[in-house]
Amino acid sequence: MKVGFVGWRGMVGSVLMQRMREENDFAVINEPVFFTTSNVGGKGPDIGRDVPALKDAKNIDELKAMDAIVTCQGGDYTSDIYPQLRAAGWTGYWIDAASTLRMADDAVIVLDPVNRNVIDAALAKGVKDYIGGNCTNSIMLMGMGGLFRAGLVEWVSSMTYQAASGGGANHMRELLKGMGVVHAAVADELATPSSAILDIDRKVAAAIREDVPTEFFGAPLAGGLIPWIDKQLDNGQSKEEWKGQAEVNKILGNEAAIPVDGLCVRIGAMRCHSLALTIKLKKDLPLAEVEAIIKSGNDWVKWVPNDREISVKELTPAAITGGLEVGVGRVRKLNMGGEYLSAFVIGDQLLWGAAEPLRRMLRILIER
Ligand SMILES: NC(=O)C1=CN([C@@H]2O[C@H](COP(=O)(O)OP(=O)(O)OC[C@H]3O[C@@H](n4cnc5c(N)ncnc54)[C@H](OP(=O)(O)O)[C@@H]3O)[C@@H](O)[C@H]2O)C=CC1
Ligand SMILES: N[C@@H](CC(=O)OP(=O)(O)O)C(=O)O
Repeated sequence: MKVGFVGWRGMVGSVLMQRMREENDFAVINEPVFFTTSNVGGKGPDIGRDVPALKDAKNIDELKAMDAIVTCQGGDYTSDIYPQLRAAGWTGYWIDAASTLRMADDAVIVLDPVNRNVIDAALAKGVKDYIGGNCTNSIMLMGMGGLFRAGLVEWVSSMTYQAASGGGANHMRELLKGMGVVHAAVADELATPSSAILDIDRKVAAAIREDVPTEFFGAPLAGGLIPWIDKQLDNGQSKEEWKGQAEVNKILGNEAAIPVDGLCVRIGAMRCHSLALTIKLKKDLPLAEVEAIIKSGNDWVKWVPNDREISVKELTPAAITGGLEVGVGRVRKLNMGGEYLSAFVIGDQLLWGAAEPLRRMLRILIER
């Protein structure tokens, strides 16, 4: 197979390359071809063997020669190039991290540990477009897929805590710069144990209001949070909130939509997204049964017992970041009644939230 890679040096693309090297995926790709929008003729990534010089990611003829294209280049690139390629008669497989095509009728949102049946049915039907899901939704389904698969979920309210990486590399840098600004504002006082905490607090508040950089997030994130992610819709939802119900039901291939809604909030974590869920079950099940069903979801569910000491150690960005495990904990029945469940789900949004479903989809294509 001739596989073209576009967007491989961006943040999602770099994580994809890293994972493909770790899993030795390049060994099963006859001809990997790397494209660029900025450095035609330059050197491709290190994949353990020679690769041709970088090709022009906007050259439709070069792209047309590929059996499959994997792109992490972004939505603008997809909007520009994908229609041109199809109009030129290209019938290859398009695997994409961007949201542009997700809700298209003839596209599948890929998350194979959860919807391998949907993917296989689409492949059999000749569907050619396979798109990675929104990071928050993919993480929620990797954690709670077992309950959905068992048909037990009546609705989900999802309150999210989303990391800076969801915005891209520049957003991560801005968060870190902001943390530095906040610290610098009170470095002397912190070095002096006798300094008054209210003086420190006043200086920190002023630094957050006036000095923390806001170029990329549009508001100070260091030492704070931002209660809005993505565009504003007419119904009052943010676009990120809208994606919840739309994508979750599409991923699962549901005929009747399960309501999913809540608020999406940006917090100062680097690359772990978390969700605090309220789930209405269709019936009142014993907690032990709920636990068994959640654990059976897939091999990456990391069950964390609802215990203080274990939760604060295991169910945090510090514990989860950089790995494929999706933490699921704080599962208990709520005061509202036996069908009402709480859960906290946390995952690395650059792995299951972005690169990993694409990597695995490519592998499915190659091995079929
Ligand atoms: N960030 C996320 O969490 C998620 C992102 N996605 C989607 O993935 C797509 C890509 O996102 P992301 O990887 O964050 O985007 P990036 O901005 O990190 O990378 C996109 C492209 O920007 C170019 N680029 C310009 N300057 C640099 C630089 N200094 N370092 C690296 N690349 C640079 C590269 O193209 P070139 O080499 O051609 O110059 C690169 O492929 C988006 O559509 C996004 O919606 C999907 C799920 C999650
Ligand atoms: N919007 C997500 C990241 C992302 O890229 O989402 P999508 O692929 O749905 O545009 C976030 O900011 O955390």
